Amino acid sequence: AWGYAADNGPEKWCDNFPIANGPRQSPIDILPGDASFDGGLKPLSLKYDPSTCLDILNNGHSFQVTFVDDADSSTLTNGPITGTYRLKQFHFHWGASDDKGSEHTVSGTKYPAELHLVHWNTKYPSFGDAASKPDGLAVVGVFLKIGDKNDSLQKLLDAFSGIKTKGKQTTFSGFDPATLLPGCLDYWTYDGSLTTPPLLESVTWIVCKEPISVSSDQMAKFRSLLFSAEGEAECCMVDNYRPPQPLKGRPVRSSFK
Ligand SMILES: NS(=O)(=O)c1ccc(O)c(NC(=O)NCCCCO)c1
Ligand SMILES: [Zn+2]
Repeated sequence: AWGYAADNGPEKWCDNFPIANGPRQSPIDILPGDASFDGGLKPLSLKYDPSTCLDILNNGHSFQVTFVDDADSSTLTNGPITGTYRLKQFHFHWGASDDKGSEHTVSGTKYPAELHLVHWNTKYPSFGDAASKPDGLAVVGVFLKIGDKNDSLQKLLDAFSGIKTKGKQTTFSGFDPATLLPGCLDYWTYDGSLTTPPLLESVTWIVCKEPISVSSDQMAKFRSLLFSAEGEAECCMVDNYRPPQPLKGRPVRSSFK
């Protein structure tokens, strides 16, 4: 099965997922000087209902917080998209040390981690169906930068004792994902893909320019999770990021000057 090690990591994914070398793969290195400001881009409308928060899970690739998505309770509208996209889950990617970990980079700069808020287009019946459509998904990416302790993030870290190994999940309720958003919602946007297998080219990426803070001690806590299941040889969950992929002529637009 795919992973992030030398024998099953990003350089090997094309063996089972040939779309890995496709025309709209993610992540990318964002070059602000090459992005074009688009005055037609609307501000993001992110409306989240904490009561739709369901559980927190170690899926063997990251940890994710999953939401009830059978109604328009937690949605993304406006921004670069048309229609209504429902929040399905959010998760993170991070490094073995504070000098790497994000999937998108900015002029080659790697952040220690990156948050992905995953939404699906309600013109389709489900997330799974939407994931196979070119306009099916919209993922909001937020960079994490070393600084002050992040109290909202701490609520997630405090739940880690129940999800240390692959496949473990615990109930997790009342969390408001809006508390993980930066104050300024300026963004870059481009057409891309899932950054993990099956690497489907169905994502409108919306990457926030402003990072949120995380302390170095909090980053160390991320690294206490395991890729491995209970009873298996322990393998720390670190470096679960795909490196930037070729832009292949895609335009990157900015919502800001
Ligand atoms: N990083 S991403 O582009 O925001 C992203 C958003 C939603 C996703 O569904 C995936 N990938 C995925 O689900 N792969 C199937 C097995 C995962 C573990 O169950 C990646
Ligand atoms: Zn992701």
